[in-house]
Amino acid sequence: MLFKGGGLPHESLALQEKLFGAGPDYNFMTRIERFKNSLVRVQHFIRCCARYNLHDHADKKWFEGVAFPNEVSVLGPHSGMFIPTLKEQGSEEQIQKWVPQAEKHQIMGTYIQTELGHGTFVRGLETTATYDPKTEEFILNSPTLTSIKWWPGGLGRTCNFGIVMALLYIDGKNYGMHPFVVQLRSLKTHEPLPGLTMGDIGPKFGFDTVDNGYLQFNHFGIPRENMLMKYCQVLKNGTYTKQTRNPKFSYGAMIFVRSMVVYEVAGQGLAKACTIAIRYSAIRRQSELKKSRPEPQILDYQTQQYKLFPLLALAYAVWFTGVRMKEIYFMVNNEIKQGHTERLPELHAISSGLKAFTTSMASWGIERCRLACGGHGYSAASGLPKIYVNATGGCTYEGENTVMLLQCARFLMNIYGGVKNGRRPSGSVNYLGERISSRCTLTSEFTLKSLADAFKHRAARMIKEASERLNRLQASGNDPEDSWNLNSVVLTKAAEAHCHYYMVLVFESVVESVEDNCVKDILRQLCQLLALCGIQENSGDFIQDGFLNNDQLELVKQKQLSLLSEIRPNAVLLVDAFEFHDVQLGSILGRFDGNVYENLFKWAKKTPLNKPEDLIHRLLR
Ligand SMILES: CCCCC/C=C\C/C=C\C/C=C\C/C=C\C/C=C\CCCCC(=O)SCCNC(=O)CCNC(=O)[C@H](O)C(C)(C)COP(=O)(O)OP(=O)(O)OC[C@H]1O[C@@H](n2cnc3c(N)ncnc32)[C@H](O)[C@@H]1OP(=O)(O)O
Ligand SMILES: Cc1cc2nc3c(=O)[nH]c(=O)nc-3n(C[C@H](O)[C@H](O)[C@H](O)COP(=O)(O)OP(=O)(O)OC[C@H]3O[C@@H](n4cnc5c(N)ncnc54)[C@H](O)[C@@H]3O)c2cc1C
Repeated sequence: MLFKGGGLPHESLALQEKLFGAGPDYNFMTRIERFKNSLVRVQHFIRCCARYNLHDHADKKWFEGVAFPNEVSVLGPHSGMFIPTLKEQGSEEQIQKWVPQAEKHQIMGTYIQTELGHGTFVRGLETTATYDPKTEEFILNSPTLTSIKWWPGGLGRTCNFGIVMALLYIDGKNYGMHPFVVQLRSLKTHEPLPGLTMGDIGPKFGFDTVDNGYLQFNHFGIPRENMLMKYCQVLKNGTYTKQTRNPKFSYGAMIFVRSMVVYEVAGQGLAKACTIAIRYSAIRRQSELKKSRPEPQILDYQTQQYKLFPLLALAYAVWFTGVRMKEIYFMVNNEIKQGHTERLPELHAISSGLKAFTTSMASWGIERCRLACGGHGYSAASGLPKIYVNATGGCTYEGENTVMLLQCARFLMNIYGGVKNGRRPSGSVNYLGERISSRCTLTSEFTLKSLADAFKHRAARMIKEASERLNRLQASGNDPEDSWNLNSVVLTKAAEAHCHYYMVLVFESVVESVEDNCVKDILRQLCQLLALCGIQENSGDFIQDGFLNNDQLELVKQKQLSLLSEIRPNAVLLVDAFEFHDVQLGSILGRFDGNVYENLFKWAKKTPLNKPEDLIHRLLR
């Protein structure tokens, strides 16, 4: 069981639920129907949680994968952001008050941070929470048009609670961004409470099943006890106290979701797209390879393998990296809870970097899978459009990807600067303290160690050069901020190189840990292909300083091509190993039984445009 861990029993339970397995086809619904259908599923999911005693987050996740295939429901922000923020930032009393209600879904919440005018620049947010010691209330207000909260999932119609990020003001002094628990709607009528103007922000690229919303505060009072007070408190008389704390603790919810997105969004999305494209390529026959011979499966064309097998390797790599990212998150978060905050900057950097790197790669990879399916890939029946719009949202939400790469680069520059001053780095950046060999050890054997070393060399060189370029820009008279901006393209590339190395290293370590020799050999081939494609696609980075020469690049190309043939016999098995049920794929092309054409025909006949009583029919008659 390379992948599933304890998931299967919960998936089977979920699949037994008629409402999840069958029902109306998503592709034939309007946006409102999609939203309503998702709400029906949410309610059924909640009933199932009670019936099957599902309390654990991980167990619920397996269930959700079947209940809400390739879409985010309003439960996403509730269980992924609202509850974790309550738990991480609330005092014991506050946790006791709200978490049980939230876990039983008696209240539904979301995370309300982004505004019309600012998403990225959190310090630029304008919503205010002004403490009034007379009434012992915080008065929430949206002072400008741009301060209207915009985007939070579930805010439009569903949620009756939210955690609002707002600037805390006491006696005219700004204490910065703090989280507040706010009741938004009446628990009886579900109407917005007086003082709040709220609704849905309208149709989007995807996310039809979520009511992303807006919220304007008009001097709206909430009790003093509603500021989350684990790390800082406002006393009745307006005294502000805080434990010795990193002010970035209030950004904790973002780190959590970024850490989860690598596996949940990028890893799952790309693995599903590869499953569909590779299964379909084994069913689809087209053209001639040899005269008068049967048409071959399109998967036998080398060009098709060249499109898909690197993506398959990438899907495995992102999956493994996502699992590792979760482990790191929980490990460092536990350290932080015990007061050891030393690794917070590294956690922030690696979760930001990997979230950006993997969602960008997955988004690009899913689109390539679609193209590899020819005409039928363009049909909604392929399931790929839905997977794509869901996954590509991950490039923007929870920190826009370029911005996240720059956060990662900022940490790398700090570490590299420290190394220059004699400090020893550790964890994911320990290689920056090593002497990096300038001689490439790659031979035609392409050991995983030598491949990982090549990526290490590239990352270390690009980080060094980015740092030196930054210093040069400053030395030539630019201020630090302008120097940063003038260097920012180079910095994002250095961050990508760091994440790329990290991913290759994780894949290598998984291969080394596998005991079954047969599985190990197959995974080694995939890992080699991942690394070789990475070298070829970024060959400039590897030859720029003479690390790799032309002869070696030729070897890289030869090995890449020979790996395609070696992987071909196992390709379908390798996607079957992800063990996605048809319900989770939502694709006729990717059906497990391979019965594609018959089902495409059935599906087309059901499309609403074919209904005889349709207005179009009358207009055309
Ligand atoms: C096995 C069990 C598994 C259980 C899993 C269960 C559940 C999971 C459920 C869900 C999750 C999974 C998947 C999700 C699926 C679907 C998602 C559904 C819906 C989508 C939700 C989307 C929600 C949102 O988008 S919320 C809004 C998010 N907004 C952002 O991300 C804004 C981005 N901007 C920022 O983060 C920052 O403002 C900034 C860009 C970093 C600001 O930069 P700057 O101004 O430079 O920074 P600042 O001055 O504030 O900081 C200086 C200093 O601090 C460091 N820093 C910055 N941020 C952090 C941080 N977060 N932590 C630590 N340190 C930080 C920064 O680097 C600087 O450091 P230094 O000075 O250089 O040392
Ligand atoms: C599907 C979806 C769900 C969401 N859910 C929620 C939610 O539940 N709660 C919530 O609060 N928010 C939510 N958001 C909002 C989301 O978090 C923000 O949209 C996101 O953080 C990006 O911020 P922005 O929109 O301000 O982008 P912008 O910052 O305006 O980005 C536009 C461009 O400017 C560039 N840019 C901006 N700043 C810099 C910089 N410093 N350096 C270089 N380039 C820069 C970016 O790279 C990008 O190319 C959601 C968004 C989406 C799409």
